[in-house]
Amino acid sequence: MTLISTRALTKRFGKVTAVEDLTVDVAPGVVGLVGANGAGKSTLLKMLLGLVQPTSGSAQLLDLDVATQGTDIRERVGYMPEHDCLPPDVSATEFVVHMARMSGLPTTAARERSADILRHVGLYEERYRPMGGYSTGMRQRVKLAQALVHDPDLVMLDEPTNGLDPAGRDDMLGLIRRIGAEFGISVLVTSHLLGELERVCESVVVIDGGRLLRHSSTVEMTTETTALLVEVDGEVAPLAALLGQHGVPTRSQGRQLEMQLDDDALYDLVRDGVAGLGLGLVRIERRRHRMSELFSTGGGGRADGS
Ligand SMILES: Nc1ncnc2c1ncn2[C@@H]1O[C@H](COP(=O)(O)OP(=O)(O)OP(=O)(O)O)[C@@H](O)[C@H]1O
Repeated sequence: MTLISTRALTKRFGKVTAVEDLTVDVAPGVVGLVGANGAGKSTLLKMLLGLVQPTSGSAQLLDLDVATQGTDIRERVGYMPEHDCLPPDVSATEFVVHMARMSGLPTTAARERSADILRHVGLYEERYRPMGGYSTGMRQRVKLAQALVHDPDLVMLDEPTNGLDPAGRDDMLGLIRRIGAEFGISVLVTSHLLGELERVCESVVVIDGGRLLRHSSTVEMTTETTALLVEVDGEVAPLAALLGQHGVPTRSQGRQLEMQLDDDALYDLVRDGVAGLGLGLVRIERRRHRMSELFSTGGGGRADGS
């Protein structure tokens, strides 16, 4: 079974392209989806859930078609939304039992299962209190519990560590790792921080501006790789587009482009591209670093050295 399979998946909202020409195949397991704010993560999740229709292209989740089998998908998937969605005057127990019953469990089973799940996510006596008085960490746990209560094959967690302090983040990441290991459920978790996903995910999909930047196992991600840094004396966007057409993802910063160097033929491609676009080549150099540094978001200034 493939967990996620997309082909040229694209979503536009008017002039904004949230997801662009995304083609990726992801195996089951704990999978990270990384991108800066606005990179298109939430839109991708909603398309995979069958809640938002793609503008073009296709996608399958758990081998089900998102365009036509959204209901089947949502029966087998749990979803933890990014934003707060908990009624303040209801207790965690009442809420999770309600969500379990909504997904079709009979009353007794819903109660038992809710108690188990709430304990599993680390909510004990406080689960009987109204959620309005909960900390962010407690609310995130309730959101996680409601995503798991109907025993899905996959849970999608949208920015589950958002708003948590470092200790809260560690707890949440530990929980995510345990969901994968102990329940045997696949997890798709989003974050704008690659570093924290590396710790819990078996593979990571990186998107930038709605486009696929990289999909690889976290083992590969943390190995040293060679990158090529190219600086030109004009606009880098046409060069990035040209390299993209040749299957080379890039990351731009000002007049610089960074890309992974797997093959020395890339030098020729860059030189020909720069010349063809009438640009001047200011600098082309190779450097070694970890994938996670190459794709760390919002780094700023790093490329200015030397
Ligand atoms: N319903 C919508 N209507 C118009 N534009 C939208 C809509 N939903 C998303 N967008 C735009 O699409 C782009 C991608 O948004 P998306 O929420 O998918 O990103 P994200 O990576 O999840 O970011 P964040 O972590 O900030 O939620 C953004 O530019 C956003 O403004």
